[in-house]
Amino acid sequence: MGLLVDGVWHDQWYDTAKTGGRFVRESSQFRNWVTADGSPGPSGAGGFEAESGRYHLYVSYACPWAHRTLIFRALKRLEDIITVSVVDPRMGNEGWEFGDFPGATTDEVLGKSRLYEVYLAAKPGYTGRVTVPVLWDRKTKSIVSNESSEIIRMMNSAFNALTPAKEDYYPAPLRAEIDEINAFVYDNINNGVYKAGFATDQSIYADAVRTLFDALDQVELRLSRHDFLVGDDMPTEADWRLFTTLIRFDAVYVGHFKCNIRRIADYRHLRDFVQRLYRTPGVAETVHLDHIKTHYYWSHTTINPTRIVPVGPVLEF
Ligand SMILES: N[C@@H](CCC(=O)N[C@@H](CS)C(=O)NCC(=O)O)C(=O)O
Repeated sequence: MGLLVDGVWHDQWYDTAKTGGRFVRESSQFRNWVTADGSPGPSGAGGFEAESGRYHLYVSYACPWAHRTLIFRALKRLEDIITVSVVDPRMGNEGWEFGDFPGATTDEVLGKSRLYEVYLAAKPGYTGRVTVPVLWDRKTKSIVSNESSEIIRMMNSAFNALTPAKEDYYPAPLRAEIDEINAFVYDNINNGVYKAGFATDQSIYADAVRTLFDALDQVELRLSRHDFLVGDDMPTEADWRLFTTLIRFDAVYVGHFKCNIRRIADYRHLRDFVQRLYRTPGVAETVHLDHIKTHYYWSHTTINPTRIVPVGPVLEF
């Protein structure tokens, strides 16, 4: 784990000392948008027109943020339109690398061996964290975006002329409600597990876990009345954003991040919700528990210095 400073790699764990033991997530820096006609999106520059074979996703199967983009690629049937490289789940001194873990791939686009070299290919003096997902543009040889919440919005609508899957996971009439629940789920659940797991102070950890489980209780109540977070007909973006954290929860967050007040399996409605989404065509193939468990338990040596990856738990989705 580390980061780039003025284009030079530094091997360094998250510095929670400067924030009193608290984990604070950095903002993503590449914020352009692919659009149907190449016009600029809500941020960044224009020129990124939706085209088949032009864009490439760099992901880790372990990462909940990257997982969102893989799910949208499957739901929107973009498998033949956007290509993918998968990093090795074992993140060592040089950050994400391409390696030989089963299911990982090489970098078929640039032939790099480390993800930070992809960032440097886009911006030689880059300073910041080197995160997945990354949406790469073959034409301009640059990074369009490294912000998953925006990449899934592009996938939802920009490629509609090229794909048979026209479903809209961010429909205009539901946007305000989706945005509201996204903010709650992001702060308390998606990022909430990291706030608990990466805390280096007992009371900050304990507060983070209580906040996380309060939020899970609230979502459980909501799902006791409705099949999905927003509306009843079909999942929206909000559901998929919650799903990628819940599917990892019992396998890694309960043990490794000490989010152990309850398991998702103990919540009747959250458990059924995960199962419902997991069984959506194309989604199970995006879930790789071997990458998920290996990544967290092997890579975070400040939390698990032996790098032993647990054998269980037995999970049923
Ligand atoms: N805001 C980013 C966050 C992505 C992120 O934090 N990814 C993690 C993996 S789960 C990562 O690559 N971390 C590497 C690091 O922080 O050095 C997004 O949602 O796209």
